[in-house]
Amino acid sequence: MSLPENPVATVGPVKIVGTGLLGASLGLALSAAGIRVQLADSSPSALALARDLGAGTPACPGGPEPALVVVAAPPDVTAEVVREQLHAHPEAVVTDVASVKVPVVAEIVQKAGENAARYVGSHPMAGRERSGAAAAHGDLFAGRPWVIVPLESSRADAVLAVRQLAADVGGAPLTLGAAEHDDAVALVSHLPQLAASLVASRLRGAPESALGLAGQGLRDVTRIAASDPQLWATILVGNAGPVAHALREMRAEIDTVLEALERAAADGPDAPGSTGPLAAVVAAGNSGVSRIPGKHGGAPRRYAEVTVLIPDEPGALARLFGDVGEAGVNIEDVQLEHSAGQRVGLAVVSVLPSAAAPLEEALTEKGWRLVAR
Ligand SMILES: NC(=O)c1ccc[n+]([C@@H]2O[C@H](COP(=O)([O-])OP(=O)(O)OC[C@H]3O[C@@H](n4cnc5c(N)ncnc54)[C@H](O)[C@@H]3O)[C@@H](O)[C@H]2O)c1
Ligand SMILES: O=C(O)C(=O)C[C@]1(C(=O)O)C=C[C@@H](O)C=C1
Repeated sequence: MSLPENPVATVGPVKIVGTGLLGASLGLALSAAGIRVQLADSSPSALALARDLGAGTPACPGGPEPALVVVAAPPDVTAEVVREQLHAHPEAVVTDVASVKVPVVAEIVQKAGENAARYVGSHPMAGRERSGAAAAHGDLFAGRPWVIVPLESSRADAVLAVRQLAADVGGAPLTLGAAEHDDAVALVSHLPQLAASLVASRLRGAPESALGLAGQGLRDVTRIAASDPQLWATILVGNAGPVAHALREMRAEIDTVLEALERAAADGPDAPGSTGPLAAVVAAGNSGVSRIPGKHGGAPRRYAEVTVLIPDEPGALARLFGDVGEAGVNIEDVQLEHSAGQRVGLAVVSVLPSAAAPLEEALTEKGWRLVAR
């Protein structure tokens, strides 16, 4: 007897309510694993797009009952939709993927009655700065932590079903309490979003000449500033207390930096008490960043990046893609970077880590200039 290549434990059909970035990505991942996926969304066009992209088929009344329902709607409506789904599917386990857990869990405990035993909260720490099914990826969850937040009353089989779901789409399940989760994401997700938005907001009135100098540092710090304002406002008000706490601590550090800069601006760069605090804040950042898993020697990244200098001329990208194809390497993702007015750009080609070295060799042989980063 031959076993399937990637056996999955999740029992379908799985119904996904909310078919935007998260819902459609999950639908793509589950469909690829051979699990039947039913889709629902309050927006008919969002539903149609997810269906057309291959995330599943629209749920229809009288169809097979789902074994598991995943609510992937915005946080402010999540608890209500979870309760509706618990009621509509009395045998199903129901979970959600909202970025905040305390308000969702509190409403379900308060209002779902006995049905709450079939509910388990969750939150995949995977996402993008773009919303909607058009930005969805079947491998969005691969290698990412997926937080499982059981209620005290959650049934053991319900918790197991949600853990299996996370693992079957490549996530790494871990269990946290709702408050512990919300404190953690205030620091590692919600504060970074605000910091990126605040830095990018400073650029609104910047002269073109300044923006033309933008380098990779600015791009690194501001990628998530392109995120959906409405979704993020909902996330931030849902986790207001912990985010305010994290932001207040950051404000204290900003005040220290300001005092040092004002001293230097008034009395010159050698003014006593100006250099020390500035070096201290950069050093504190060094020790913080070194603790992020996956950075500077932590866990390996999902893809390796090969960065190639490309002339700004017709056909250059097509030639590069052709040469990558000839080297027998699949492009997992690609990003283009170029500065205004420059005659060259950078193509950052993401490939499986094992393919990076052979690709670099093949491209060098073909005359491409590679950039070490
Ligand atoms: N974007 C991220 O990076 C990310 C990461 C992890 C978790 N999350 C969480 O996942 C959830 C979905 O986020 P997203 O980024 O996919 O948003 P999205 O805007 O891409 O998709 C949300 C979808 O929910 C639908 N929807 C809204 N109200 C609904 C309702 N009452 N019933 C059914 N469908 C409804 C919308 O029409 C939309 O298609 C949110 O709770 C968010 O906090 C987001
Ligand atoms: O990588 C991104 O674009 C994200 O913002 C993903 C991210 C995060 O902060 O890590 C954002 C919000 C979610 O709740 C989970 C994941």
